[in-house]
Amino acid sequence: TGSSRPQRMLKAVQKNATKGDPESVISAIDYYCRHKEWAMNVGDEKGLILDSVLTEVNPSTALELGTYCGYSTVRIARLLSPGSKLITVEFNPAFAAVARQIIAYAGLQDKVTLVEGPSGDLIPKMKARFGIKSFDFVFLDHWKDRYVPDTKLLEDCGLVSEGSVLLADNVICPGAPEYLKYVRNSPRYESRYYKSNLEYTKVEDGLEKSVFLG
Ligand SMILES: O=C(NCCO)c1cc(-c2ccc(F)cc2)cc(O)c1O
Ligand SMILES: [Mg+2]
Repeated sequence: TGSSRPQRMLKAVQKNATKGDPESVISAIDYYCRHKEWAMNVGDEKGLILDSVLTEVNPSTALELGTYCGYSTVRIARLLSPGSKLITVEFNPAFAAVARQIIAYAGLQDKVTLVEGPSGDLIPKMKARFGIKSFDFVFLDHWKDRYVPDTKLLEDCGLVSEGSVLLADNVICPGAPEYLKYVRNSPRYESRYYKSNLEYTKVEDGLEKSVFLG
């Protein structure tokens, strides 16, 4: 049997990036996915929006739902202040195995805790397992039909507080219509849409930033 797309992406990082240099890891993945083989990373265009929102929030504790190969994990972790932490959740063990290696190659393993399993089961255990009071920043990039249930779970578990920022990928493509309705109609969120394009394509996509009002 042959290699998988995530394994080929890892090979491209090991071949073209410099160990311990997150920028070179990001560039190597973007080059590979734009010129060799498309993959569902948030990508360079939406990645700049992610960078700017992250820099504005400057979170002490951040959560990512949907690690995939760790591209956005590296984008987020490279911008965290010293002592800040990122927890990233991945359901698919094969994705998680590649992500661990890409995060380590970037030298960011000390800032990142990758947890394998279903987000719906793991979110209620976050406080006990990791001593999290609440997340300042949440990047939603996992199964699109999990955005609403997991947002409700974060609220019910007291894992978001006044000022917490949720940033959701793919609200147009593949789309998360129920999530857009939820955050845009709820009095508990102040939402804004950042128009962009689906990673490495000219197809429209965007990020929705929602501030929890408490
Ligand atoms: O399913 C996604 N993520 C959760 C699984 O890890 C996902 C899918 C796509 C995508 C795929 C196929 C297509 F034709 C268009 C978009 C894009 C993304 O950014 C994504 O995050
Ligand atoms: Mg995505």
